[in-house]
Amino acid sequence: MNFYKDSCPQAEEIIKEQVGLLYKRHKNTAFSWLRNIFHDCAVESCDASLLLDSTRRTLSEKEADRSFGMRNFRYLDTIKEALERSALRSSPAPTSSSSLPEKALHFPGGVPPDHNESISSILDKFNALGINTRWPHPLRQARPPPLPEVDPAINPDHIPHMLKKCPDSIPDPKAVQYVRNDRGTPMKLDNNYYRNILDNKGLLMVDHQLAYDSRTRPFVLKMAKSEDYFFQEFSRAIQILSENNPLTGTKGEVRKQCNVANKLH
Ligand code: HEM
Ligand SMILES: [Ca+2]
Repeated sequence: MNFYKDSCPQAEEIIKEQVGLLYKRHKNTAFSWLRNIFHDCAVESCDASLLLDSTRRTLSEKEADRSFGMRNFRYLDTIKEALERSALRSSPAPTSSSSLPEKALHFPGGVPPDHNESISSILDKFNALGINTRWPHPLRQARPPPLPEVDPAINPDHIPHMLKKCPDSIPDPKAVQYVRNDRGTPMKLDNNYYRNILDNKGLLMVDHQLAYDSRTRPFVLKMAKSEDYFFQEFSRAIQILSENNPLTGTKGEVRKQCNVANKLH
């Protein structure tokens, strides 16, 4: 917050307005921005490395396996254009928010957690960011993992739904089926996710582990019970995430276009 307070004091206001307008027209942009923050900021730095296109020498993070399903990047241009229009009217921004394309190769310094990653390894990753045993994961959709056999941990009421979404253990990659992680209120940011996982209706392995690991279960119970507690902790975590190690001074540059480094213009 306030990163551009001297160079572009209206920046946050403009972004907020644009996000609001986009959200009205395309509700699912909410998923995209949230995941964007996570995938950019959790790995090394909030440097918008995720937004860079591939070049002849480097494969962009966007195209790496763990970015599977990331979408709505094109709307970032709408937001960026609004910012540039305003920046033209005031002074140029000297602070930075981007890395050079060389750094964008395959998520330097690690990758965002994989869908089959263990809860311990995920807790380690979040710990390194300063987010401790309190991380939430609301409002999500995902492609289902293969179901070679039905995991006995899944709530029997939930099984027909999952089998309908993913009847074969090797799904046809062209016939992608979305599975909502929260069937009750999929488009609303609320604490329903925590009720679902306590009811054995998780989607990813890690969702289920979250409810049963002794390190995380107390928080799941608390969040399922109190939406206020969830909102408070969720905003705290997102703020920590969004302020992770930004590039300042000469360590980066303000890109003219989000998807290419200035020197490649
Ligand atoms: C904790 C470890 C995490 C794992 C293992 C994980 C894994 C995944 C997977 C497998 C998908 C589905 C991709 C697809 O098939 O389309 C996904 C989607 C998503 N993730 Fe995560 N994720 C994690 C943490 C987070 C966090 C911390 C956030 C945000 C704060 C987040 C936000 C999202 C969102 C919003 C989507 C849906 C994107 C869309 O529908 O466009 N995830 N995640
Ligand atoms: Ca990054």
